[in-house]
Amino acid sequence: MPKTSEAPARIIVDGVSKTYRLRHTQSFKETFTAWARRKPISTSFQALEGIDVTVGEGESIAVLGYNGSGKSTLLKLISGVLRPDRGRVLTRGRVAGLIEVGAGFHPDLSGRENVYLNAAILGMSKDEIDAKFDEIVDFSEIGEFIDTEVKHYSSGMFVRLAFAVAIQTSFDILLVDEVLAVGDAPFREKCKAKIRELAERDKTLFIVSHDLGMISELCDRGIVLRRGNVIFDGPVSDAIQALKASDR
Ligand SMILES: Nc1ncnc2c1ncn2[C@@H]1O[C@H](COP(=O)(O)OP(=O)(O)OP(=O)(O)O)[C@@H](O)[C@H]1O
Repeated sequence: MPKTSEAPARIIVDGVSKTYRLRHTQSFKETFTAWARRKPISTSFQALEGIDVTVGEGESIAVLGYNGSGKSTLLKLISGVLRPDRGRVLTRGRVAGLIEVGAGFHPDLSGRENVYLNAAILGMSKDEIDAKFDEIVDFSEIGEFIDTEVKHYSSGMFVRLAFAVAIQTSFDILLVDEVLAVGDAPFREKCKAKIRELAERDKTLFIVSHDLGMISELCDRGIVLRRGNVIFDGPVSDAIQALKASDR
C-alpha cells in the first residue's frame, strides 16, 4: 500500500507508467535488413509501472533501488523533464532539480555567467542573484575558477556550483539525483548539513542515492523501487532493510 502523507501534498504521482523505446538498428541499411527479415526495429521497455506516491510538505524522501530500477526516471518525471505515458504527476510550488552533473550549464560560459544563467532559469531576478552571488561562490568553494569556462571544471566542481545555486533559489521541492556522490567528503558533509537545514525549514526533499548512510541520516521516509514497481514505502530504516532483502 502506498503511504499517504498527512501534510498537505507537494508531489502527487498518480498511476504513472513510463515506457522507453529501445532501437535495435543504427543505420538505414540495418533498418532495411531488419524490415526485410521481419525482425523488430525497436522494442519497448517499461521503466515504471503504475507508480503511486504522495509526498507532503516538509518531507524528506529517499528513493532507493538497484541499478536500472527506475529511480532517475521517476525524478525526471517529477521535474517535468519527461512526461508519463499513463497517469499524472502533480507538483505544488517551485521545483529545483539537481538531476545530472553539469545539466543546465553552458560549457563555453564561465562559472560566473553560468550562475546567472542557472539562477535565472530557476526563477531568480538579476538583483536577487547579485545579492546572493558571493554566498553562492563561497558555498561552492570554486574560488578563483569562477571566471574560468565551465568546460574546464571537474565533475565535482560542476556539482558544487550547481548545488550552491539551487539552494539559494526559493524552491519548495528539491530533487537530488546521485549528483552529490561526485563531491568529495568535506563537500558532501557540507551538503548534508545544508539539506538538514532545508528540511527543518519545511522544504520537500526527494533524494536518489546509493549511499545508504547518507540516506538514513537525511531522510525520514524511503521508497524502494524494483524493476519499475514500488515494493516498499515507509520509514527509511525499514526501506533500507527492504532494499537489502530484495534482489535485482
Ligand atoms: N532514454 C532511455 N532510453 C531507453 N531506456 C532507458 C532510457 N533511460 C532509462 N532507460 C532504462 O530504464 C531503466 C531505468 O533507468 P533509470 O535510469 O531510471 O534507473 P535508475 O534506478 O536510476 O538506475 P541507476 O541506479 O543505475 O542510476 C533502465 O533499464 C534504463 O536502461
